[in-house]
Amino acid sequence: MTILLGSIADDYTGASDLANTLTKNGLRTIQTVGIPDAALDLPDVDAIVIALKIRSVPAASAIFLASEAYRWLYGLGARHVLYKICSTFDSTDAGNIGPVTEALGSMAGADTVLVTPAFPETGRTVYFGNLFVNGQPLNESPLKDHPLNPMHDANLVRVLARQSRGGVGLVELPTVSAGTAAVKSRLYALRDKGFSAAIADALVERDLETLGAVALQMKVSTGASGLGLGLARALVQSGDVPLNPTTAADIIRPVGGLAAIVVGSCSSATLRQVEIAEQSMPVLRLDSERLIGGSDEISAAISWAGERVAKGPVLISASGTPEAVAELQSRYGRDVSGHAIEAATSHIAAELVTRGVRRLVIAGGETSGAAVDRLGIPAFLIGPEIAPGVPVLRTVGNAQGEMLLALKSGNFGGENFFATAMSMMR
Ligand SMILES: Nc1ncnc2c1ncn2[C@@H]1O[C@H](COP(=O)(O)OP(=O)(O)OP(=O)(O)O)[C@@H](O)[C@H]1O
Ligand SMILES: O=C(O)[C@@H](O)C(=O)CO
Repeated sequence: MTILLGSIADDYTGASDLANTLTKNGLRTIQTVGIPDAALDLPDVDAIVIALKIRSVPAASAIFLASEAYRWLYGLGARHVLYKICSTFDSTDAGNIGPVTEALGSMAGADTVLVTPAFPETGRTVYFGNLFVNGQPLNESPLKDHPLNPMHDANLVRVLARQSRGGVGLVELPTVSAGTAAVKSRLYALRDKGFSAAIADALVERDLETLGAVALQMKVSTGASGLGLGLARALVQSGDVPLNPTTAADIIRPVGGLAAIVVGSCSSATLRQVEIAEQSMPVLRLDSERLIGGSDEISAAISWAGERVAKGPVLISASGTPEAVAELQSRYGRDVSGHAIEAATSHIAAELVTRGVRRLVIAGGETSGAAVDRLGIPAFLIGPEIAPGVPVLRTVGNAQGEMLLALKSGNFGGENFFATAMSMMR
């Protein structure tokens, strides 16, 4: 198999977000969980998005796993590799966006790597290097309270510089608006100064088309789905992409079975979606302290679901308000509480599947990564979009037989997301 575009996504919801954007923009795309086993039968595709769980791991592990994925994609002939990061630049001063970008840049022999998390469709814009989330500066948005990567600085040139060895430059909006030649000469000027990366501004899709066209002439780039859109459109424009015969309807053929939703995201969007779901389905709010304390809360959740799930979808949520999360973390530490809750939610998801759930929505990137790993799903085909950035996924090659999943990024989806998802997954 030869592919046109490869991507390494730093979490699983982000991978399905990007795979959705590439599919919508004309590329036949598959999402794999890690580098797939040679025995896995993959369909012919234009793009492969490798989902990794490297957003919140030590930088050295992130570099190692991303480098392996890069080599594999390069071996398949990928013309370009996009390192997919979060549109809200989720990371800490220890990484991992800077270290992985620099590692991939040097493996590819790239000059200055173009970096932009802009994704206007979901309200993420970058102006003079500052990231706005639905019009609010990043550090004033709900991301300031993220349980794992609280974001306290909207200036991405500064944020990325704190994570990088080389200098970080800026390709500001007037240069992007001036077109591809202007962006290229700015990048060459930054390269001559020895900068390893440059944050690029983008407010609208036209800006991302310009950035995508420039990125495609280079070996690697770093960005969110917006840059994916630009790369996909540039590839389609190049005339090298064959027509896509698969329809979204093929991918959401009903699978039957029972349906459930497991929530570990604590974002303000998800908290509201859980509240609204209470009007249309049974909702269980887990006690996070008891989840960390032992397995009783898990067993209780499984029997609660067992009594209800035959009648319709059920929702089980671990998430808490920013105050409750801060309180729990002050007692157990950020990583210990996060990992213990991910282990619990993935255990619950796996038990539900053992009991016949075949349609599963998971909310939260780390939460999704833990659950998909536990279920042993090797790959996904990409179906229609439930909300911007969240497609219906059909599993490929998993032991439980075909399932439909949706992996919802914490901040994505409207208030009615969970009921809408269930209505599309039959
Ligand atoms: N009540 C809680 N208290 C503390 N931590 C929690 C609680 N509930 C969930 N968590 C943890 O918060 C983290 C949420 O991260 P996750 O990536 O799943 O969601 P998200 O960041 O909103 O989603 P995304 O990465 O897709 O934007 C997980 O580690 C989860 O285990
Ligand atoms: O880019 C985004 O915001 C999402 O795809 C994501 O990565 C959330 O985890």
